[in-house]
Amino acid sequence: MGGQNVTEAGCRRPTLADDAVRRSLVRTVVVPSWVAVALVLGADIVAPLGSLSLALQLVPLAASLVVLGVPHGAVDHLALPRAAGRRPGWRSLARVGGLYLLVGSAYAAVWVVTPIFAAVSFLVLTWVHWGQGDLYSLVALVDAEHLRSRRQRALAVTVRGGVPMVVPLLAFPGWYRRVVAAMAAPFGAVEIPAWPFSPAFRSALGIALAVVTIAALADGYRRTGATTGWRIDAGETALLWAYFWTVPPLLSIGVYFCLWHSLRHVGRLAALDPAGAAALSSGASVRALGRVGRDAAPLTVVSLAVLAASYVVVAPGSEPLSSLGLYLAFIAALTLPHTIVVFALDRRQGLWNPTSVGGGGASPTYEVGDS
Ligand SMILES: CC1=C(/C=C/C(C)=C/C=C/C(C)=C/C=O)C(C)(C)CCC1
Ligand SMILES: [Fe+2]
Repeated sequence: MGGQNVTEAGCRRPTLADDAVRRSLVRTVVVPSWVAVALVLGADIVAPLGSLSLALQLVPLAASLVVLGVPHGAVDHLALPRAAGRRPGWRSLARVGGLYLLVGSAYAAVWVVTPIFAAVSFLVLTWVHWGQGDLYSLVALVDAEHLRSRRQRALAVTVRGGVPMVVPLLAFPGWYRRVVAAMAAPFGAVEIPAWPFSPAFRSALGIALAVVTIAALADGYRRTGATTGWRIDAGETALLWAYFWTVPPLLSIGVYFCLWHSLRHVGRLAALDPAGAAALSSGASVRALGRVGRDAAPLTVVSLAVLAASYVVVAPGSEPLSSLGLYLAFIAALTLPHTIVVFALDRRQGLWNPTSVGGGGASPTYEVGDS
């Protein structure tokens, strides 16, 4: 994967400014996310995890309050200045804080006024956001040369975000319905409609996602053949389909959120921090990720205080699913501004401009020969 910058056809390959950082990120965040998901899938095949108690199935989602999940967004104020090669200051904190306050509270208001619409829009938002997270990993970390145009990249976002949001609906409609109802319930939701959970709708959605998945991979294969990047894309996509199809969704979403999406994003942020990038390239990857954790600590504490206050105000029921519903509504209010920041970061790093793509360094930098 690493090292070579020129393809046989003479095109420049996407490569991070510092290839050692990229290789280190592959080892530190990409491979561990495969291992985590494959282990949970393997465990479920050997001994179905659906028989675990609800409390145990909720452990990864509960852990996301303090480990990787909430903290991965609590560094948003540092990301853009660092990507521009500037030292973050009070101005970026005020700007990003203002964005969170404005957009987050507007979305919270939507949640109170129209909870079902809010819950469904959150599923769509997560689709986009988790897809954009994987696009970074594909393009900047694993040399996905087959994603050469904006259209192909948009398709990759559609597939990668679609799998976690759609496949659990195909395989576990009952749980899906319960969780969506729990998300809407704290704000006095009415009845959740039954049609999205019907076999007809689920089959149509599942077939559509399968067709888009195959079309996206086939299109990439036509462009470049089975390069390492294409094989990783195909392998990850197949792994995620199998994982979300098989593992009960509270568990699968919780593990994916912490150890796939958030871990990869924390790696991306570590590479933006000059000292983090230095630590990554010298093999001190735990130190690099630890720095992000330290940077994230203050705003993680602030987020948890706001969440605690919203528990007091909204007072959800005492069952675990009611608490989960409020937690997810709270994450939604954070995810909308977070997605806006990550889009700005994607643009800054050239993810939507395939002819000059920046990777993970403070002065980003690579070029791809477009087709
Ligand atoms: C828990 C759960 C669901 C929804 C989870 C969502 C929507 C999580 C979003 C998390 C985000 C956006 C984190 C930030 O990056 C589903 C799919 C209804 C299936 C049942 C279990
Ligand atoms: Fe995120």
